[in-house]
Amino acid sequence: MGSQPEVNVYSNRDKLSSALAAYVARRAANAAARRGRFCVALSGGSLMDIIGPPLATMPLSAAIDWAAWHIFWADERWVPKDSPDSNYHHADRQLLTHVGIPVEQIHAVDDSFDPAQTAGRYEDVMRHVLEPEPGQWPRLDLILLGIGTDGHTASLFPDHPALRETQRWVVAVMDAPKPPPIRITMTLPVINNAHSVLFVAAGDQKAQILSRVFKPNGKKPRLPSQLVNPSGGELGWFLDRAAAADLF
Ligand SMILES: O=C1O[C@H](COP(=O)(O)O)[C@@H](O)[C@H](O)[C@H]1O
Repeated sequence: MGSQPEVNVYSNRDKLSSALAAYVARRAANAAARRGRFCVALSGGSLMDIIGPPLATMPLSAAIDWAAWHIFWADERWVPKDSPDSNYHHADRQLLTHVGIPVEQIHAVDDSFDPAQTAGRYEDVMRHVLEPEPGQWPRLDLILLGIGTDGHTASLFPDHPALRETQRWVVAVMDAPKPPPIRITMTLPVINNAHSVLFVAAGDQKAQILSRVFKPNGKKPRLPSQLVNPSGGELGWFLDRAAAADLF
């Protein structure tokens, strides 16, 4: 079991954005100092609108050693890379085109195969870059997650069999209840093996699900976001006041 999560609440979305970006920049510098690089997995949805602009503009953009960054995706939708639904597209528009991360360190999901093969190949990419010991799970420095109003995170949806995956690092989801239906997602063992996992949520539409996540009323944790609990790492939440309205 990991330690208690750290919950950070900011008065509005702009303050959340700047604090989150500054925090990620510090984690990146620490990881680069300790391990020579910073391996981070991004999500889609609102995350990149929140974190992209403050990372990609001065003063942070000039203070970050972008050459140390390796970018992965916690999940990707099965759509063309230039689709507005693509998580890669979102990250590219909000961050990647504006900063100097070497292109070979941007590990986008290669969708030239079928979804199951694509998931397997993404596992190979992770194995090649992250080089875990044989039989070990890969260990990312940071995984940035969002949370859907149904409690899903990455492309792990409530009650979906992908939540019970214990062998594979990345799986294809062929029947996501939220469009687009086909997706590729990292699995819980990978997420829970990261050095650090941060959930990011803003806006009053997230208040109800956050209340369910934080106040389970004695029920067993079942929502995907409740199953995120890095065993040897840290878990944090970055919220704005509207999202956290029902928590305190
Ligand atoms: O479908 C997805 O949704 C979640 C949550 O998105 P948000 O817009 O409600 O923040 C996102 O984290 C995930 O990457 C994405 O594929």
